[in-house]
Amino acid sequence: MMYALTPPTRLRGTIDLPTSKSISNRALLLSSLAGNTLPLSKIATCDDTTVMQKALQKDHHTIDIGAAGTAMRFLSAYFATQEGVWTLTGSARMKQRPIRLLVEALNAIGADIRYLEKTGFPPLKITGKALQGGNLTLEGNVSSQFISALLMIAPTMQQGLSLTLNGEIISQPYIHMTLKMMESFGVKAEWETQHIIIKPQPYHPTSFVVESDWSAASYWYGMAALMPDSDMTLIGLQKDSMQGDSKVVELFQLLGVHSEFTEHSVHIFSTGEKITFLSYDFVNQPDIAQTFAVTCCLLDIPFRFEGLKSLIIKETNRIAALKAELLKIGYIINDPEEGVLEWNGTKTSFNVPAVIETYDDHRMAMSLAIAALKHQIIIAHPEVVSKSYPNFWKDVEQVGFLIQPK
Ligand SMILES: O=C(O)C1=C[C@@H](OP(=O)(O)O)[C@@H](O)[C@H](O)C1
Ligand SMILES: C=C(OP(=O)(O)O)C(=O)O
Repeated sequence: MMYALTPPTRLRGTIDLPTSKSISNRALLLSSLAGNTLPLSKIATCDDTTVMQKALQKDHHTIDIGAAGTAMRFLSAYFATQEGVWTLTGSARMKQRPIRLLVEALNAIGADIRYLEKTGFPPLKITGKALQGGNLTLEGNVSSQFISALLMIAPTMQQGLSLTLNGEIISQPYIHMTLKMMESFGVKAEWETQHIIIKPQPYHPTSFVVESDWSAASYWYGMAALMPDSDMTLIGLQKDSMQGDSKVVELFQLLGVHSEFTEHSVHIFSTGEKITFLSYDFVNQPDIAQTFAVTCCLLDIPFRFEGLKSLIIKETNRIAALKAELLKIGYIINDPEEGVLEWNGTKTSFNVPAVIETYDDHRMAMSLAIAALKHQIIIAHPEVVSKSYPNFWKDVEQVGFLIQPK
């Protein structure tokens, strides 16, 4: 399927955002470890949380987590502690996303995990049992999901966990999110610079309410930055959020979008006042880098983005995908070194309508949709948004776009 997008002349509307899949998948796992006796509210309804919910029912021993990185990593640790033999598999892309560091770490503290195909990658055969725990050292620069996975099972292990992180620790807000949510479920941790200690202790059931998703909010901010007369309300966002991607408020202020918080929503509108160059290190907010690359090009704001090394191993190689798709609408962006993306303002001619490929990556579809405000584009495989935001296109229509399926 393909969607041809025709923009409205101004953006107006109230968007009922999806809730965060990151928070949801942690809440589901933690609630399960706490005995599932109290209800969770506002669990996100999307592909990544559906697979997590199904897996935690434990009524199948072969589990296909599709494209959900959180589910793959968190469940590898979880099933290592659950009696039985489990197979964890996923999409073709998931079989290319690394998991070696996590598997080696779990095996070092007593787990029995083997590779069923390629060494270092899913699918995994996990023989679950009670784990010893103890001391572990892990590189912090591949995926914070490995760290979150180990932390969540840590209090259930006989010796708990004393985790030393080597080198740079990427995506740190997600580790804080994990520890903060563990605290809500009654578990205390100590984190000092490169060292996290969790003693053996019980999880306590709690009723937990999931926040709306700041990563999803970024696409609406991008659109507001592009349309001078925009005025939108995004429901369910909190200013004081545990999501690192709430950084969009500050960053989009630089691109001419002002945010005003009410108790249960944020009202965003264009100010027209923007900077002329954006330099930012996305190491703590990798999921919003695509939104900013697309928005800056469309606003004619050259940029230098750093901290993007992890983008290569996400749903697709996001660096390559961004370069290819932005070129289709005339923007020549470069990656002069690993983890860096730059645009110096160079443009070239292109054919319209441009057909934008989405590479099985929800964020390619949603970030490039912003480009429809300036260029004639068609989005290929728009259904990929179901990974985190199944209602995205309904919301796009709601703010005034015309969507024609092709
Ligand atoms: O823990 C999480 O919920 C996530 C951590 C990040 O991954 P990395 O730690 O691999 O960067 C992020 O990109 C992903 O969307 C969700
Ligand atoms: C990278 C992402 O997800 P995951 O790693 O959980 O598949 C994402 O949603 O951008």
